[in-house]
Amino acid sequence: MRTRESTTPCLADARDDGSLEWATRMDRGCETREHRSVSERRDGAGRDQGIEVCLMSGPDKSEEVKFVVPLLDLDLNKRVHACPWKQEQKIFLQFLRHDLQTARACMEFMQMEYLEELQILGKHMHSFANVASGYRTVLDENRKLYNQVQELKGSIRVYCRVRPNFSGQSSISTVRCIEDENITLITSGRYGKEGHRTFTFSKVFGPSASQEEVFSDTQPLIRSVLDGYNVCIFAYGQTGSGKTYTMSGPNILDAQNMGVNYRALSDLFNLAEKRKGTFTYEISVSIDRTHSSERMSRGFKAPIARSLSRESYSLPLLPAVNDCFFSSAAQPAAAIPCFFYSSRCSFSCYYFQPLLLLQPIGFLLYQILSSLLSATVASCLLLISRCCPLLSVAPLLAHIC
Ligand SMILES: Nc1ncnc2c1ncn2[C@@H]1O[C@H](COP(=O)(O)OP(=O)(O)OP(=O)(O)O)[C@@H](O)[C@H]1O
Repeated sequence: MRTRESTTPCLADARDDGSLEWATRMDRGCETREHRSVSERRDGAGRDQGIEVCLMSGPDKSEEVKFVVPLLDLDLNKRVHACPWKQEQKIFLQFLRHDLQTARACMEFMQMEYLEELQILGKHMHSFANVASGYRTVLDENRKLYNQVQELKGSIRVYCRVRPNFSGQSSISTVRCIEDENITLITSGRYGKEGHRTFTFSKVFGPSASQEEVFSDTQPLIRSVLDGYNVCIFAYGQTGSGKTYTMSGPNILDAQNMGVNYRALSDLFNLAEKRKGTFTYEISVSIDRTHSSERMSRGFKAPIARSLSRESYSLPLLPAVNDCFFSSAAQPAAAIPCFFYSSRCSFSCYYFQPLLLLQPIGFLLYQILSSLLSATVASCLLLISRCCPLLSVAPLLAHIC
């Protein structure tokens, strides 16, 4: 309003000079300046409100305000004394600057912390690497000791398993007594007299022995496969003596009655999985079908393969799969009998009828075994050997004799 009042005399003077046009132009100029002033004031009020909002959050930044105020540029404030809101803006700017400095200091601190933690992590990694190499050494020693124990216990083991009587079968048994390692059989002596004969094995399993018990004794030797040993396992016995049951299990399989083959497979795969970080194993399975003379078994000569061709055999019909690589125990579950190869080592399982052993193994072994088995059809032998190729039976014979 004051501006308007101050401009009115000028207009009057202009009118007095008679220059109406000039007066009109001046009038318009004044109006424009007045509008500009009003809008500047409005802007100023807006900024004031903004600064008030900023200052309202001041109490929680009291420390910062104390720090900022001495830094105010007083010269600038003098120059802008006509616009007090600019001083407020200056404070606001100082706040921002201080925040920026704090953030930068925080960043530097975090960076230092990060570097320190990185160094600690490096030290931990180093000690982990040391522990890992120590673990590997201990593992190697452990494996050596384990295998030494197995050797001391005997690399060749022969187990005898007596199956239970079938329902409806006579309860008269030729087995007189079973002890831990001995089995005493009733034999027919001279002049019709009853005689006894005792045989000693690594262990004798009675009719009540579970599949788990039989496997637990063979397991340590089978595990040697993964440490570079060759392992061969075979079941020997007359028809119906329980070879298939011991090696595979009954027709309807469940976890409880699975035989040595299935258990050995899953044990080997489990162990290979556990040692995954330390060793890499390649496991392959090859199956040799010895039914109907369709193919020869690995390691056998043609005549023997022919002698296996008896239709009456209940050997499982197996797909002709050879040297297939498997990554889990489930895949070769149906592939029995089978050979396992781990690197250059193998684990072989075979079943034999006594007669079939005549040619590959020799008459001597047949006589020894059949003298036992002729007394009873209800027991089979489980022969397990380490570092012994299937047909080098000399150590087996020595053991049995
Ligand atoms: N320990 C056992 N417990 C229960 N049943 C058994 C046991 N051993 C064998 N059997 C049963 O006896 C029968 C004959 O066993 P199995 O088929 O294993 O004999 P085998 O020696 O393999 O005979 P073959 O040489 O004719 O094939 C099967 O019905 C099997 O389930």
